[in-house]
Amino acid sequence: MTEASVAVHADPDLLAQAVAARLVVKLLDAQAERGQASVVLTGGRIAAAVYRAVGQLPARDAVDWSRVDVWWGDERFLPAGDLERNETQARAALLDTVPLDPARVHPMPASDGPAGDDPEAAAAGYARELAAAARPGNAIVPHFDVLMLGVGEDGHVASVFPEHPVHHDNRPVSAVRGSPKPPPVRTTLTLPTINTAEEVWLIAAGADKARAVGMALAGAGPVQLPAAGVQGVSRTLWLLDRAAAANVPPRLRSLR
Ligand SMILES: O=C(O)[C@H](O)[C@@H](O)[C@H](O)[C@H](O)COP(=O)(O)O
Repeated sequence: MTEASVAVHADPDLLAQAVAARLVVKLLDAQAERGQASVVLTGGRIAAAVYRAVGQLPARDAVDWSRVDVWWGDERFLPAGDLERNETQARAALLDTVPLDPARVHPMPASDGPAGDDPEAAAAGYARELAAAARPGNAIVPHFDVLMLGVGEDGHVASVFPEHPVHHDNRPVSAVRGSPKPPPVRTTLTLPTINTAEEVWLIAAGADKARAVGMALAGAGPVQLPAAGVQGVSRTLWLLDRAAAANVPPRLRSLR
């Protein structure tokens, strides 16, 4: 079990800047070690702020973006280009401003894509794409250097919601209907797939996240509070602003 570590920053803007700096360093380190890097993106406001901050960092140009693999942890099941899609937001905030290799960018299927308007088929298709890129000896997913997650007020991560049937889906990618956070239909990596990542970063800002963050770090159950079930292979890092960290046990926080 990797013990979670926590970094707290004064406000959402500084948090986004700090996470952006961490992400650039993480990509650089991965490329120095492996010749390539892989990141799993998520959606939401603080994630978009991080992507924008990466785009504004001069050091971003030190990354060989042509050797970065981009995956998604979840996606809203909407037509391609829909402004509410996590892919659309990530492209606008960062991906379309750096020289990525399009073949290494793997968005989750859109509702008007080859899988058609069937989220189950879309989830199965993404699972096949993950398996096709899987590392030797691992049948289902490639190596993820860092997997980023936002945290919902209810403790959801990606599109894994509390007390939702998705918890009982033992496939790597699941179709989510009845999402309590609109839009109602999504696709998501399941928690076991999320937890294959080398490092998982949970990023949260705002007082409305303090309860979920505090409960997750106090050991709540993953079905009731999915963020509590997140654990990276070598690192689980909570990246918070002061408001979201209000209930973090003092022994866990390193205040910035
Ligand atoms: O599709 C989504 O909305 C995200 O994947 C979701 O998991 C998000 O990261 C959290 O809800 C936090 O969102 P905020 O950072 O906007 O609060």
